Amino acid sequence: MTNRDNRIVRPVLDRLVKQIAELYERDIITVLVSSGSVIAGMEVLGHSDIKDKASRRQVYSAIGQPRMMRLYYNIFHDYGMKCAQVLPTKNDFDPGEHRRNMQNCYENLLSEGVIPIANEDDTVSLTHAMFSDNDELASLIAEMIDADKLIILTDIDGLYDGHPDADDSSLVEEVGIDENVNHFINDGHKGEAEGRGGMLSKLNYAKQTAAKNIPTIIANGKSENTIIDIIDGKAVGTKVEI
Ligand SMILES: Nc1ncnc2c1ncn2[C@@H]1O[C@H](COP(=O)(O)OP(=O)(O)O)[C@@H](O)[C@H]1O
Ligand SMILES: N[C@@H](CCC(=O)OP(=O)(O)O)C(=O)O
Repeated sequence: MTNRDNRIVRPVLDRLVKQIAELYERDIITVLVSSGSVIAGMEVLGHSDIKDKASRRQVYSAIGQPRMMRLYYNIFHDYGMKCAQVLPTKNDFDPGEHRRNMQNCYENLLSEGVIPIANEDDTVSLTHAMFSDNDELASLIAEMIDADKLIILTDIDGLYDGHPDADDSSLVEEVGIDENVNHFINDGHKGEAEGRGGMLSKLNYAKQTAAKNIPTIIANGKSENTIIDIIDGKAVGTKVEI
């Protein structure tokens, strides 16, 4: 949802919500895990003189998160739908009260037909409370709510069996959780956005989630109809399976 110039690409959000709305009509309810707060904050504040990277991230995300939610609120509203914000830190997933509260909140939002939108609580999660990235957050949520499927969207069609730009590399349609294909990935060659994750992280969390019996797919969030195509059983992206 962000481009090479670190800007939020609104048509990507539009397409995402359009598909979530279509699924809702089919009685399939989605939990969305969305990054974007840091970049949305950068767009507003521009350059910051704060030297410390973590402090800068806190400030950008504090500014950008409500902006992301305003965008989502408006787009969901256009489809006659309601969305909500859940901002956890990694500690909230430890067994205990916070986890139970969060689980309860998800159940109640879903039973009300409201689409939860999660992002890391970047303003408070520094060091140990930080997720390695939003792929880890999505994996933890999928497990906590016992999701039927996890779709990890990125800026490429899925995992390639070599450098994505090389003529002789092609899309891997299926990967088993015990298959070691890490050597396919060249994370020095990061995607377009400023994200923390990368393909290796997506693959690792996809495997962890699939190991818990939640079918997981890595696919291109920039294509027109990716989510619907996956739900319709079309061969899209890289399926990670037990
Ligand atoms: N073997 C590979 N297959 C697919 N993508 C790869 C591979 N090796 C490196 N990549 C890079 O990973 C990027 C996807 O991860 P990225 O978008 O950076 O993650 P995040 O959204 O977590 O920041 C792709 O754009 C691609 O450049
Ligand atoms: N929570 C941060 C992004 C965190 C992150 O790691 O994002 P990603 O690389 O997309 O998994 C934000 O909203 O800007």
